[in-house]
Amino acid sequence: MSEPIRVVVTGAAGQIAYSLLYIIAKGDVFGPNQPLILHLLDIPPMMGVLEGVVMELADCALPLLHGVVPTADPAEAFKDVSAAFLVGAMPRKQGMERKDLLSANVKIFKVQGEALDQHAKKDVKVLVVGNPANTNALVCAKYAPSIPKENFTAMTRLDQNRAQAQIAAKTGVPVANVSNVIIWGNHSSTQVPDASFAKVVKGGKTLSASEAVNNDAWLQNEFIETVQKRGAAVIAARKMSSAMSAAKAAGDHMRSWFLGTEPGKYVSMGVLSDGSYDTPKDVVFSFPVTIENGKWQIVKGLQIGDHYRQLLEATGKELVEERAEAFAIIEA
Ligand SMILES: NC(=O)C1=CN([C@@H]2O[C@H](COP(=O)(O)OP(=O)(O)OC[C@H]3O[C@@H](n4cnc5c(N)ncnc54)[C@H](O)[C@@H]3O)[C@@H](O)[C@H]2O)C=CC1
Ligand SMILES: O=C([O-])CC(=O)C(=O)O
Repeated sequence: MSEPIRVVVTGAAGQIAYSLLYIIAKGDVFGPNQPLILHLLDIPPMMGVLEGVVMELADCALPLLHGVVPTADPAEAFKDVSAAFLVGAMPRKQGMERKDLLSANVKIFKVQGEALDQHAKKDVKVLVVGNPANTNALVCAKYAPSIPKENFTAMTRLDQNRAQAQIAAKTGVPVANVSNVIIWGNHSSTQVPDASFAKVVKGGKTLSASEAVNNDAWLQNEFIETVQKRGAAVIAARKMSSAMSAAKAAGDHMRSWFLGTEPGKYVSMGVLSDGSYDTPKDVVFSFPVTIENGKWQIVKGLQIGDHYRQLLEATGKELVEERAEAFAIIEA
């Protein structure tokens, strides 16, 4: 068994963390042979609640969990961590867009970028979940100049999982039979769920999503809209934002990053754009990526249809606007 790694979860007393901590601590993310020490960061008024979470983690009696460090101090939370799940931020309520959270949340990611810069391992892998996730990840990276920019990512895996589930339901196959659905752009209602390159295994044959669904109008309209608005639909029903599915997606994202993607398959992650597919550079844009030895690479050379090209442009424009707004708030 290897040495334990240190993993931080921020917003550790919150909803998403309540599901995520168990997923991490039981070995679903870093593998069944990787012990860990969990660092749990929240704000001072939540320390009592956090104490209860620590009790429950102990009561789970999980063999891989070698220690727990609950704290309200970012310096202690980020000390020597190899992986960071940045969940702690305000969630949206009904009627809000995720970017309405910019003014409340963006400063958190400046402070945490600085703390990561000073205290984390230089090869730390950072996943930003707190909304607006793409722009928060950009801010975090900017304030952690000693850590490579490619180590900062934003979560669009929940959108990918939602998209996969929609196609599985439509084609009557288990969700594991659907792969390579792409989420382009921002984790917002302008995101572009794209099934043009997706595969569906049905009746022993591998089909394109278009063949399997046999309804391109659905794939280009209703499917896209359902995934774009799924977060809002959950809020309308639950009166709180997605938590169990967000935790599962955060675990999936980090697991793919640490353990790699399967041959021929890709996943979507918000990463710093290099301008691929004519997207704006220097925003955190969700692309399809393959991952090997802990390094992601954008899948290149996909032929994007006109319908999707226009949508990519709109989501890129929104990210450029969010970037300007975020830095105006921070610098004010
Ligand atoms: N990228 C994605 O796909 C998704 C993102 N989200 C976002 O994740 C975030 C968290 O959601 P929930 O867990 O449901 O919210 P929650 O309100 O249940 O928990 C958030 C926790 O963060 C803590 N927190 C606030 N400021 C902090 C700081 N500076 N440092 C450390 N902790 C801090 C709060 O005290 C609270 O315990 C929200 O911004 C939400 O919009 C939610 C679902 C999916
Ligand atoms: O919609 C929200 O505000 C929470 C979220 O990011 C999601 O469920 O995808």
